[in-house]
Amino acid sequence: MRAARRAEDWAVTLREHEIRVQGLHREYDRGTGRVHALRGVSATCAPGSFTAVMGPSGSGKTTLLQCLAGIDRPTRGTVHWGPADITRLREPALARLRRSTAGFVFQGYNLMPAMTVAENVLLPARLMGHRADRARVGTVLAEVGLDGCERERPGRLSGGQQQRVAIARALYNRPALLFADEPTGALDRGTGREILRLLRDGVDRHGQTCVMVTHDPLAAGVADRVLLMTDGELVEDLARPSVAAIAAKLGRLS
Ligand SMILES: Nc1ncnc2c1ncn2[C@@H]1O[C@H](COP(=O)(O)OP(=O)(O)OP(=O)(O)O)[C@@H](O)[C@H]1O
Repeated sequence: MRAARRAEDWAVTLREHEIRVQGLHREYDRGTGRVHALRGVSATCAPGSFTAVMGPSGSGKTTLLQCLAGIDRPTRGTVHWGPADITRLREPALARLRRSTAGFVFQGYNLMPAMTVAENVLLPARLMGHRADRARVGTVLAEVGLDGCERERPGRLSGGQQQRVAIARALYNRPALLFADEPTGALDRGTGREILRLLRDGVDRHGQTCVMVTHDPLAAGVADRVLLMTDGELVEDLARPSVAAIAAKLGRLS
């Protein structure tokens, strides 16, 4: 109970705090041996900043994002959300903190096809036992350019519109932290740009701290900072790089 109350207190103040990972290792058991997906990663994301994580396939980007987001647990090392070391929280307290503090956007949208758009947006809040705030659903759908789509089923929407629903769902509870894994990976360039603008708006207008994994230098170009990974290690930390500089660095790593 005490841990749960503390977790909720942290959620209130997180907007002013950085995310910090220290000495992160993640190993996976695989039939033939162990895979070392993260090998001692340390980094800090300032509050209200946009960080892109890039690197060759298999370099550990998704593993890092999932550890940062409290979806996966590192084998060693710590992940702090402000004052909270989330690696020390038990699953129920971590799940509560995640739902009250963080939003998630994935390449595959992860929407429930049998539910309406409004029901999809409300799902995380319902899982927390909160009452539905229909006005808030209308507001977030309008923010992502989908006003009036409450009663649609996701299957009737385009990929870009489905990703907007996923972003509306992530924004519904005004999360301090937003984690995105290849959010534009399945979209054409123009639609992807609109999705990136929504993520950037969350940082600029609402002070969110956003971390995004991407393969696309153009997408990473909207970030304040680009972290480059190879073989489970952080090898570059670029502040406001140009798209050309990102592509050149990435080319050298691949
Ligand atoms: N659940 C798992 N079980 C076993 N190995 C895993 C698991 N998740 C990731 N790995 C391995 O860890 C390494 C890093 O994977 P990760 O998905 O983090 O890389 P990535 O940079 O995101 O790759 P991609 O760009 O292809 O998505 C890879 O060798 C991968 O096969």
